[in-house]
Amino acid sequence: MTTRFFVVDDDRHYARLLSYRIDKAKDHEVHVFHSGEDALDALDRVRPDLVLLDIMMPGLGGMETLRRLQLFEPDLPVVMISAQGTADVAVEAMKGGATDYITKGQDDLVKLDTVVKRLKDRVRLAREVEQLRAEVAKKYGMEEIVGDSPAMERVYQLVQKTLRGNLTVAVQGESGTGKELVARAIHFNADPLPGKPERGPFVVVNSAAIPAELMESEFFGHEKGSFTGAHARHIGKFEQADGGTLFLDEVGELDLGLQAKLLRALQNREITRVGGAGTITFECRVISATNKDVLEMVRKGTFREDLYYRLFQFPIALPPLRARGNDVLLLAQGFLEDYVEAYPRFKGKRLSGAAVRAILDYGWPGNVRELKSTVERAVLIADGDEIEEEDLLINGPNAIRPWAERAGAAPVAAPPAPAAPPAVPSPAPAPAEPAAPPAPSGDGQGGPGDFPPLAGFATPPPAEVYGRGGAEQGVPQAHSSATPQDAPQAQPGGGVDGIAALAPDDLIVPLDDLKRQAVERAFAICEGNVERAAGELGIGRATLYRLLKKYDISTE
Ligand SMILES: Nc1ncnc2c1ncn2[C@@H]1O[C@H](COP(=O)(O)OP(=O)(O)OP(=O)(O)O)[C@@H](O)[C@H]1O
Repeated sequence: MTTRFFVVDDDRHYARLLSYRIDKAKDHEVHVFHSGEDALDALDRVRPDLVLLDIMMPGLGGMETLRRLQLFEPDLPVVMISAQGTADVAVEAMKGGATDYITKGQDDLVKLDTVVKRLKDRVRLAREVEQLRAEVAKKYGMEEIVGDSPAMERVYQLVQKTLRGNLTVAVQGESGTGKELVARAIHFNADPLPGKPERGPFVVVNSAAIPAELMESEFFGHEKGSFTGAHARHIGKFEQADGGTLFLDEVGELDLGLQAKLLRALQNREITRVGGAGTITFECRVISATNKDVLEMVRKGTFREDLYYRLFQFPIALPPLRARGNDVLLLAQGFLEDYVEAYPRFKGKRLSGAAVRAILDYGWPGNVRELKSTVERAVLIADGDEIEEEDLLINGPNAIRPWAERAGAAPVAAPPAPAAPPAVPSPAPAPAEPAAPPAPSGDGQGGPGDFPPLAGFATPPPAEVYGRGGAEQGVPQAHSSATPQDAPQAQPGGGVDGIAALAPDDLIVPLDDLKRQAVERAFAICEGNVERAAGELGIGRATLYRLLKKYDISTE
């Protein structure tokens, strides 16, 4: 790694002395200037990593040159060089932002070596951080969002338009459609906010994952001793996100009290820490995400209308995967390639023609998240280089389906034709939900089945929900191949499948009981690993957190 030095001193003899000393190291490149003006002019052509700057120079002088260098690059290390007797000025310069100083004649070259060594480490670290930042930005840039269907093109256009200003963006879409990915893309593509030299961090706050009583402190922070357990000052997410983006995930989960406080914060662009007296201003982008019909919540009085308008200044509706046409294949291929790149021992694995057809025909109730898990799992399952349809585990008796579906929650598992009786004894959709949209996992918790029609994306007809093939024939398809053999088998310990299968024929098991047990069981089997349990249940992590909270299941 080459370190580039600027030596700026009108004393040509001393400038040469310094440059010889520095130039001894092979990885150093030295540029010598005899005035501040010349050094500043050179910034257009070459960018220094470290500057040695004489204080007493005719013309601009060292102090003014320092000030202008800092305007150019605030973190640029600048070491001031002072003549004997001007050490006080050097100390002043340090107060003005210089990194260190060397006094001419007093073991100056020895000190120079020490300072250079230390600052080189700092430069190396700064470069590494910059490189990492660039990698992260690339990872979450637009190019990470796969898909060129018309539905996604519309999303990209909207995302680009959000970048023109700083309105509050609300990303709506079913679980696993990529809402967080879109939020990150907005963040990493946006320019720094006015008045901020660079982009601040992307800070996530998940309203479903944090207990209501801790939520206020999570948002706004708290002062030490403000409540039992507040042992130290805590900086809230709003403050953490200063200059960057605050991503409010699952915003439909906020309780009404907090909604009022959030509204106030967003309106006034200031917050007060819990237990704090003064207000603190913040400046950040705010992006929220939800898979709930927030407008319906407004109608029911569970979501404040004024907050709705504040958050939904710029809504972006993410289409479900089943509405993205051939994107599903692009994504599947992309996930396969990523996985093989990460685990080269799987080099050569490819999707068979039948697997491709199955991927196209399936309804993907868990959206992109489900597709990703399916492809990665299939890579492991496939014995040969060809990944076969059976390896996907999306159709047939071994299909891994969302728990609600396996447990027979209507309308997912129930095949329509009388010849193929429902996989579980539950005879019909629960009466309380007769008009529920025929979505894949209508759990009443904002999962895929609960998502309302989004502007620009018509709710697909019932058959389309589970399989495009079915849509053509007018019957639900992808799982309608279920036969009695497909019915979940009772498990000795009573499992997700067992819950439904053990119920007597004439007993309707309340959906909520099934859900509670399914969540408890998945959580226990996965030994508290939320990511894994959510994956197994076919729901998002946030949804699982919400269910754990709802059913009061201990996560200890
Ligand atoms: N268009 C896409 N291209 C590539 N990967 C995607 C795309 N959409 C989603 N993903 C991937 O799918 C997974 C789920 O995405 P993400 O977490 O953004 O969804 P979400 O809608 O925020 O889910 P939830 O509502 O459950 O929080 C992630 O691994 C993400 O990288």
